[in-house]
Amino acid sequence: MAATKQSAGAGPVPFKDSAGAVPLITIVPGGRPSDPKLWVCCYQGTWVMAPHLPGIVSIQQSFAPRRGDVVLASPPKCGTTWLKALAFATMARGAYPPGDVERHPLSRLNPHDCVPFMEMLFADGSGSGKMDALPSPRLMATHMHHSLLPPSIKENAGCKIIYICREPKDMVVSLWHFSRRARPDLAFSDTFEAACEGMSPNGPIWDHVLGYWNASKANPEKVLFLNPETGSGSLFGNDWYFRKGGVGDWMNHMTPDMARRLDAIVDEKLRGSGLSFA
Ligand SMILES: Nc1ncnc2c1ncn2[C@@H]1O[C@H](COP(=O)(O)OS(=O)(=O)O)[C@@H](OP(=O)(O)O)[C@H]1O
Repeated sequence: MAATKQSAGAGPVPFKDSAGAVPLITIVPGGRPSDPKLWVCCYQGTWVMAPHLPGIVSIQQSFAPRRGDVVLASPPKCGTTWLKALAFATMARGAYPPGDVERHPLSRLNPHDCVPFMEMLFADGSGSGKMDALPSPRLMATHMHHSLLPPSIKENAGCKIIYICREPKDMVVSLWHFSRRARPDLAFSDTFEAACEGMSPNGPIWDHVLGYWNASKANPEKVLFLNPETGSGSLFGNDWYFRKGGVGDWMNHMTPDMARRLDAIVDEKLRGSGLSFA
């Protein structure tokens, strides 16, 4: 697989990492993190987390949606954990009534353990079997771009998608805090520069958002695009997923020039779509 770098201004250009396929999750000077779960690679024009790639390919080849399936879709660091908890509590309401706090799975489990990422479920080739074993209605999640979803998902009217995204500047700040768990020396400017070039996990962020936005406009019965203002098998520790969840934290990390630059990129990419984070 050839690695390419997605430029915000121009089309894809060759990525110059000598090893080719696995540039860094956050483009850290001084080399890639030793932990491969932190690598990302380019796949079909999107940046995917390296551990997710086998699962994505497997989903594209073999996922069989059912009527009643609900897929929670999001870019990373945009409220996935919150939406998983909310959707799980809603869909499991019969088995676990809200008053039964002690017995409720969310009392002891991370939402990521209650609602699997499809990419992880399918990673070892056993995903189809695991999904088939689940009773309907099934609830699952994905960070995949809409363009990566197989036609089986896109064309099955009974399989619904709920999408959540977030102000891109807050997403970038959240991503930096998350990445610093693995690389405490990571400079914010590295995460920022990479994101401006589209190189965030599951980036470019604007393509991710636009894919689901356009799908929602074309078929609102199938794709529920939550109002951006709503936005606030796990690979990482529980406390990596809960920080502030605030809106506007970017002001504590970006200079006005940085904010204007990312705003301009996002505005240009979303122009004409009817979607805005302003
Ligand atoms: N329950 C709840 N309520 C409000 N906000 C919450 C909640 N759970 C997670 N968060 C905040 O969401 C940010 C993490 O995003 P994700 O959950 O999408 O992360 S991940 O993609 O699943 O890794 C991260 O945002 P930041 O605080 O800005 O870093 C989390 O704090």
